[in-house]
Amino acid sequence: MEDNFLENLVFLAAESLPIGILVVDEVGKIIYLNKAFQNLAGIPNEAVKKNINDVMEETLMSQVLKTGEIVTKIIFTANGQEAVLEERPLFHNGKLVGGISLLISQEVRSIQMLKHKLSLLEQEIEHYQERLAVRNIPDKHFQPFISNNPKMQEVVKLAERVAASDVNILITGETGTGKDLLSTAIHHKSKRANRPFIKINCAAIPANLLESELFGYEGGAFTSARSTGKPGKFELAHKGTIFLDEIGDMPLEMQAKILRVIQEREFERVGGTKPIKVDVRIIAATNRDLKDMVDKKLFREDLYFRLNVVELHLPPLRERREDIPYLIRTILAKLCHRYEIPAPEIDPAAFQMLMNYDWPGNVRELENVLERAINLAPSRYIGPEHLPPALRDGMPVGEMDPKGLLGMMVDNFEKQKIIDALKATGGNKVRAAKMLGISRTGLYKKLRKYGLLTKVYTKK
Ligand SMILES: Nc1ncnc2c1ncn2[C@@H]1O[C@H](COP(=O)(O)OP(=O)(O)OP(=O)(O)O)[C@@H](O)[C@H]1O
Repeated sequence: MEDNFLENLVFLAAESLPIGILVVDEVGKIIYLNKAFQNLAGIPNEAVKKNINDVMEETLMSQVLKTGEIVTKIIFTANGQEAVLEERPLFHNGKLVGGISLLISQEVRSIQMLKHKLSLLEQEIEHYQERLAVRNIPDKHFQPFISNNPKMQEVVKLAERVAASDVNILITGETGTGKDLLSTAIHHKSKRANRPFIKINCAAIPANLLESELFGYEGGAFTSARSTGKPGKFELAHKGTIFLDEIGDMPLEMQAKILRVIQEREFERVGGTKPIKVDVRIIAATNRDLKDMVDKKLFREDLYFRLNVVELHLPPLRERREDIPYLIRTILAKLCHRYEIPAPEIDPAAFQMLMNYDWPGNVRELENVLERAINLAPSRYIGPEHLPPALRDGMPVGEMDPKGLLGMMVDNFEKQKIIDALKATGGNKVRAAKMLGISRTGLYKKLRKYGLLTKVYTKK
């Protein structure tokens, strides 16, 4: 009973396979052939008990039975398609007792090939995931914060330590000190790194729109609302991190709503009644003195303590001047990569000015000053004349402009004329040189001098 059942099961399985199966005994007499073999080879079931050589021209079964070796060849099926015929010996207790022919159609082969390709792709994905994991090594994220300043080093150490936990963080510091950059680094080092990182600048959004931006709205919540409704930033940040920039500018009533999200982990959309559960980590930032705002009742004390579980204070640039050389190098490298130009040299006098300046706009201001300088500097050289007047103030006149103001004006004029000519000719250098009345080699020299060689121009 049991044996019969198993036999029937094996038979059923063989019949339902998309691969043709034919079994012969030790002299080549067909014992069994499944439906797929009958269809593919065009051999009826009546072939059973006949010798395989009598019903199938392409078979090499005699050779298999003689040598005990597997043979494979491509044949054409009954409907003219290519198929693989694989014939194998069957052994029992070490003795050859028969053979099996497998007929695999193109269709099945292509599925197998797809499976193979899929597994290759999976391997490739794995490979890239590993490479990504390497790229995401924690320290890389904090690279912009490499610092020689003890206070800054403390902050970075603390940031790295708390990044992995889920605590809310308050980043304080003057404008342009890198609060946004630090929040991004923390998110990418946290266990939420593969989840959304949603930023919102509370000061940039009008108070009446802030609630729907943060919490979304239901369809028809107000006249101009989309009929389908819209998720807010908190919903979008589910399982990830939300960065509330300029939190000090958040109106008091909105502060109460943020507090509720932190305490109860839920909120309602504008015009909605159904509470929505969220799991978000909050990183807030401000350049205002929140403690003072709390004292003046402009910021909720309870929210302040909820956000300020860990405070990371980024010192202003003037208090860590020792970082300026490193920042100049990294920012110039970034800018030159963007503009596709070689890194310029900095004149010692210009460098001194960069070191002495007070940087009220901090790293952002330094970035702007350097970007302006490489655009003004006609060659691979940044001199005092390429820095804004604010930085040059107080410098003795003689030292101020070693290259000469006239030379700078001439260079700038020449550079502009070359750009105009290239624009007018759609980037055609031969025609541009003609227009300017100089040789092609001369033009190339000047293009190199002004860092214009790799720029693309389209006709005006
Ligand atoms: N350590 C650093 N290394 C390189 N670039 C930096 C560094 N810190 C800040 N920057 C750059 O300075 C600019 C300002 O940084 P960021 O926007 O993070 O400052 P912020 O404190 O958030 O400013 P704000 O308060 O005005 O929003 C950015 O372009 C950033 O890339």
